[in-house]
Amino acid sequence: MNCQCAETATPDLLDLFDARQRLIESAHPIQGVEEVSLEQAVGRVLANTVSAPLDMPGVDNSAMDGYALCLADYQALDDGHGLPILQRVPAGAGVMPQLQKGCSRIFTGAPIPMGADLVVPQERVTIDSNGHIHIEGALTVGANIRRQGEESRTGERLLKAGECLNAASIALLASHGINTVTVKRRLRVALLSTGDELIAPGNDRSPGQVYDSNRFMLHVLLTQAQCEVLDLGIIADSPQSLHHAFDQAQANADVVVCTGGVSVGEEDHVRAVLEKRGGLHFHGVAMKPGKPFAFGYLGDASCSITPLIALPGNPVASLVGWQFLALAFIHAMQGRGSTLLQCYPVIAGFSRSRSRGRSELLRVVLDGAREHAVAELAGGQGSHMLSAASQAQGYLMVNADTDVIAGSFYHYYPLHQFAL
Ligand SMILES: Nc1nc2c(c(=O)[nH]1)N[C@H]1C(S)=C(S)[C@@H](COP(=O)(O)OP(=O)(O)OC[C@H]3O[C@@H](n4cnc5c(N)ncnc54)[C@H](O)[C@@H]3O)O[C@H]1N2
Ligand code: MOO
Repeated sequence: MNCQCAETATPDLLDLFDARQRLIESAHPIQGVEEVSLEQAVGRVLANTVSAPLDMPGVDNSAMDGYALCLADYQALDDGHGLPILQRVPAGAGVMPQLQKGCSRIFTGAPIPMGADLVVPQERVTIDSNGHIHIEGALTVGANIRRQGEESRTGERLLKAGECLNAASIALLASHGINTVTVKRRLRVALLSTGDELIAPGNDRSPGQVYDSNRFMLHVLLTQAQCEVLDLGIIADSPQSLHHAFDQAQANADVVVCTGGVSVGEEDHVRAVLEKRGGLHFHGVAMKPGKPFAFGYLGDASCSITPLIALPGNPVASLVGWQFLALAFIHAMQGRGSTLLQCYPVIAGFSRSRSRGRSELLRVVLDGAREHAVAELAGGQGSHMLSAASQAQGYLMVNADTDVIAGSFYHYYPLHQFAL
């Protein structure tokens, strides 16, 4: 099920799916490509369509360990007589000569000898004292033969430009003898946290200070998304510090991702600096958590711009903003084809009162032991509470101004889709 709709009730906030669509439509896919070995290709985006250089399978071959024979030869035997075993064909053998009133001992993957039109698995065969085979059960022409080209013919499309390579698609390329592939170059993303209260983990903390968790989280998420991360560290809550960081980001990165300082307080400078150095596409999305999400650009729109995604400071708001919004933009920049979110209905195992004006993304775990999967809260739902996020298997989306009623169905978004 693909879910691309949500009802919202706060007019000054953008609907989550509209925001997502605007991000995707604003992205200019990068042009650069590079050749990588298959070992390095996982998660990378295919730059060109790949056509099959070979038929697959390359020859008719056996799907079973057993005996290859011609049905007519077997049917022509007198009662009580078996077929002699004339050949032995292991996988990797060349195509064997014509069978003449006999059968071949054959193994899975081995080429079918000329004249044979079926393979019978060895479990259905007995061998008499003359070394002849006798078969139990009915026989059908073509049984247990994998035909040349039945999966794909030479020249057919194997993989489309824009596909993200996974283990199976890499194996598919390898199965055709291909060992390198042309992929989009990695996006360079400048990453920064803002906030005077932030300190790096590993240091002693004074009262009121907060360890910078978001930058670690986003570093992981960007790396998972195959981006090259330019980590600009913790930036103080001042326009000057932000200007300096954005200078570096503009000079060295394709995209900027920052976290914190994007809400409405006078210590929140990201939006003002962004508007001064470039422009704002939108600020504020009707989602909980993640409301103060902002999207804009640094630079002059008439020449070269660097897109900027400003995620909220609250850690779970930052995570959700990345997964539902920022990642779609990064994928579009990488030239990835598919952008639909996957969800399916599950039953809520709990009740909860409505969130005003914003769709809520509750961090849940699924209890799959019952007949229908039931979602339970993974823990506290505050946007500062990473514990539940760390245990969650997915999000239950609850439309704005809608109570959660135990036993009713809601859209469930599995988390694994955000790591693909
Ligand atoms: N008057 C209003 N106040 C707030 C609103 C609002 O609409 N009106 N929105 C609230 C919502 S919703 C969110 S979400 C937060 C987001 O605010 P900012 O993006 O400006 O984030 P900060 O104020 O810098 O920090 C918020 C919170 O998160 C902690 N934080 C920040 N960065 C990090 C980090 N890198 N690692 C860990 N924790 C971080 C920070 O210490 C604060 O506790 O605004 C609400 N306020
Ligand atoms: O969106 Mo905020 O993320 O609700 O705390």
